[in-house]
Amino acid sequence: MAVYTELQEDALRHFLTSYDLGTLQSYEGIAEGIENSNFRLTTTKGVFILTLFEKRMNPEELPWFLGFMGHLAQEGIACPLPVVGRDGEALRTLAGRPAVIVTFLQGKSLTEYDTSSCEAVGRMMARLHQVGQGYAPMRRNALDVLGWKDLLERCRSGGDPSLEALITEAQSRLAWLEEHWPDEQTLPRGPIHADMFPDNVFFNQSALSGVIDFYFACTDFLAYDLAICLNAWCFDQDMTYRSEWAQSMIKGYEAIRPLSPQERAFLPILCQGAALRFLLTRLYDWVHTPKDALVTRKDPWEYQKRLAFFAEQDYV
Ligand SMILES: Nc1ncnc2c1ncn2[C@@H]1O[C@H](COP(=O)(O)OP(=O)(O)O)[C@@H](O)[C@H]1O
Ligand SMILES: N[C@@H](CCOP(=O)(O)O)C(=O)O
Repeated sequence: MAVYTELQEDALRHFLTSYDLGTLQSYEGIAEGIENSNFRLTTTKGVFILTLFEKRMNPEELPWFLGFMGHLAQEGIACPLPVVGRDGEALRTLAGRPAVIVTFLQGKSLTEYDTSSCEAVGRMMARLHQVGQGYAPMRRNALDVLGWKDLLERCRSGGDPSLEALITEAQSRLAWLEEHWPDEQTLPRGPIHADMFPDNVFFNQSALSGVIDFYFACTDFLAYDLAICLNAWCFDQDMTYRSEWAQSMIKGYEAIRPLSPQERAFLPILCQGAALRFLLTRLYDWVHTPKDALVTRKDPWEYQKRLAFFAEQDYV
């Protein structure tokens, strides 16, 4: 489910008159995704993605995201390019929501991967970090250590013992991370994707063909982005850490942008932070999403296991 807002054909046809995208041939809602409403549009000029931004998105932040995607696409990263209308604007309003059309990327996300897909993700991420350095505007990561604390304070177990145990564990992991998290000046920073999960990376056959979903992107430690990917890509279905996948991802990354000794040293801590970040957003949604909502809640315990794993390692 990710069509929260209904879209009337007449309104869409009228909307498209602001663009040079030809005539609408068909459109359909896209089931995948959880944050916003997405539609696949086919016009006489090709296929495009229309996103209507839902309530969780602060419209004032949209220019930062669209500017970042535009910058990366111009620099050769295979990511969606926001399409501008005849007035030069990419961001407008449709069905009462902020709306944007972006280019369609070929390919599919992988359900099974291996060392070579992990290496490809590492390379692409390092290139993204390199060219991202040319994008000057900053966006604070709302899901940083302070943001984690705020999320956790707003989670209640409601008397459920398994949630109670998870919340207690998260509190003690957070307290540890608050003490050990690197200061801003310690590691190289810049714009990062911050949600480069397998569902956001497309492959055509075995070649990486694109990366989507930049709406958690922000300015943070570059190596933290890698730590997010090590969490998201390098565990089996049964939560076994696949060190050969992780080593391939790091190798791919370092083929383009070698990590500094400090980034290497902090990687295990950054991995713990990344695990806690996804544990907490999932926990928050678990607690706050009504049980009859159409959205499938993601499992926070998967990230409890990853966090426990990384907490036991002093290397990655
Ligand atoms: N530029 C794009 N090209 C091709 N497919 C896309 C593109 N953007 C989104 N999609 C499709 O829409 C789905 C949901 O997009 P996503 O950005 O993950 O949504 P959300 O932010 O709501 O989670 C993706 O899984 C993919 O199938
Ligand atoms: N990757 C996050 C959830 C964000 O969902 P997305 O569909 O916007 O990528 C998680 O797995 O918790």
